[in-house]
Amino acid sequence: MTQAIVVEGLRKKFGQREVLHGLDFAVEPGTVFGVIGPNGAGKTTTMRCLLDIIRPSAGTISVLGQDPRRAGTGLRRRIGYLPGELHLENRTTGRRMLEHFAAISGPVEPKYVNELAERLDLDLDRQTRKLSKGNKQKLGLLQAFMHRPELLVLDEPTSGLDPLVQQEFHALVREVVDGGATVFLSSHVLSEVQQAADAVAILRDGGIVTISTVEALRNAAVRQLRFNAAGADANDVGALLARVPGVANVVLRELPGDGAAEAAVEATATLSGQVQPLVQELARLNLKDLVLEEPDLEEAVLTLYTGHYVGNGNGHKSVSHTEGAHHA
Ligand SMILES: Nc1ncnc2c1ncn2[C@@H]1O[C@H](COP(=O)(O)OP(=O)(O)OP(=O)(O)O)[C@@H](O)[C@H]1O
Repeated sequence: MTQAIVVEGLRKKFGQREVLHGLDFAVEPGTVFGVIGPNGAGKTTTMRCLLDIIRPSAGTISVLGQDPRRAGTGLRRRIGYLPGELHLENRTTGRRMLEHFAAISGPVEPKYVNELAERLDLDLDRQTRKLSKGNKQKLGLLQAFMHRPELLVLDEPTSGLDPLVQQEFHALVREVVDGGATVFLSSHVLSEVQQAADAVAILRDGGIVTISTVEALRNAAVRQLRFNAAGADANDVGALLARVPGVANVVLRELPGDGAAEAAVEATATLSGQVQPLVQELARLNLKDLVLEEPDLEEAVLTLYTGHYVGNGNGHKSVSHTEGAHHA
């Protein structure tokens, strides 16, 4: 089946400055592809190239099987676009504005517009310039979805939305994808794409650091480990943990026993990778307590953004900023 988007060797220069350094990626039809990256990474620039709002300096792009530079308005109608910055300062209502967009984007069912407005909890009869940031964002989403496009390109779609509306947005994305549409969305935080995306590309300084499934990111992510082993010796516990692949940042504390409690070793560490080898080793101990936290995907992504992970062993984590470090 033809890929919904294929990007090869995409470069973009503004003047002398290159901000995209040869991106390669493909988006399967009927999936959600999320691009995450810090501010200035090049997410918006990539989207603008896909929509032919700006022209690449080099590379090739195929969107729904066509070259956006040559396809014209026919292709544009098959796409719904939510720009990152919406300028809605007109003295017109949301409804009038949508009518104006509908004239460009093609046929729109008024019933569907009303249904979307209701789901997003948006009053279409208010003047757009008087809308709050979140309500402007809803109007932007509505115009992107209303003509039932085959491809949605959404720049930071949940920005400014309250949690309930974010949930509704995610439900909407699932519905259109189940109906065969493809969604390409960007964010600077993982939580936004984590719920929705099948695949995630991490963009940093105009280059793709990695493309992965959310599941694979989860497996690679760092978890916090904490346990308490009764009657153990700190050196033995240290040696046991050293045998487990992916264990790091081990901190051991001996807790002396008293009349009520046996002497114990309290351990904290981090684990990346498989859980099973850890469980096998821990089974040798007389555990009184064990906590293995959910992997922190936000942390995993930050690590990829910035270099390497540093855990300080007390459950709080920080990331050292290592310029130029890339994880392929
Ligand atoms: N029209 C332009 N002229 C010059 N430089 C630009 C232009 N548009 C973007 N840039 C630069 O290109 C780089 C990438 O910007 P872009 O807006 O694509 O990043 P982004 O990942 O979308 O970030 P944000 O989340 O802040 O929007 C930035 O350094 C930005 O300053």
